Amino acid sequence: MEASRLSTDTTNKSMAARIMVALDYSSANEAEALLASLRGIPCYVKVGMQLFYAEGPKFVARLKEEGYSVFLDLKMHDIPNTVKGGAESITRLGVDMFNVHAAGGKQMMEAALEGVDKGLASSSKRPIVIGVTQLTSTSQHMLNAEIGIAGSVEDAVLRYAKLSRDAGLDGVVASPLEVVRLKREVGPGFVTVTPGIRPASAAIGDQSRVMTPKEALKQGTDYIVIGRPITAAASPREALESILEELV
Ligand SMILES: O=C(O)c1cc(=O)[nH]c(=O)n1[C@@H]1O[C@H](COP(=O)(O)O)[C@@H](O)[C@H]1O
Repeated sequence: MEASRLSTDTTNKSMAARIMVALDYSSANEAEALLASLRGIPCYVKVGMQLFYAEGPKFVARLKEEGYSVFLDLKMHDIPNTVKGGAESITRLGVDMFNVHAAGGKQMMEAALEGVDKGLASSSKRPIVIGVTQLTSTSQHMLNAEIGIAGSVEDAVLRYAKLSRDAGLDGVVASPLEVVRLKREVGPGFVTVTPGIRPASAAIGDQSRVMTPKEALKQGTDYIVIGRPITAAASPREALESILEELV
């Protein structure tokens, strides 16, 4: 009984480390309240534009001091020199992962890696750098009719993923729907970070290419990103625990 409980706990912990909780809040207080409610569950945390623009690097530093693995999701997309400078500053924050838009091109992504090299102190760990392919809110119709890219979403994702790999990035952000092809055609070790995660009962909202947590992990993705299904729940802890239970 105790042994099986122990192994479930261990599995839960290793599953939790593959869940990135999106701290999409406008204040440190709200983010900290969420983290307090999730205390003891060793999930990754994602700081995006809303929280970073409100609270800045100090909040990221605090998360690192508290021992969290941090994905800084600022989706940089600019000329190579500017992205290089941004990547240097981000690397100095000591985050574990950050992203750039693959649509910025190979030279821009290479510049991001140069920025990482400049920002790395001798003792610090190199962050994982990933390219955003096609946002999970992008549908087939939007891709073709609004963004002006012909062909399937999956092919567009694959093309940006290969460009990201050729630039030297460690992986990509994509939807779980593309993971099998990404792992097969870009490489099994190429990291996949997949938002667009919706438990069966959750509202899809502005997402377009979605999958349940369990199905997403079955595709072989490395990390799933979950925001509102946890943060907007009456009890975020219960929401995360029920997702974890579904995964084991
Ligand atoms: O880079 C991201 O994290 C990201 C890329 C993408 O294609 N789609 C996407 O939803 N995200 C982020 O993942 C999170 C998803 O949040 P929910 O839709 O609330 O689960 C948000 O913080 C988004 O900014």
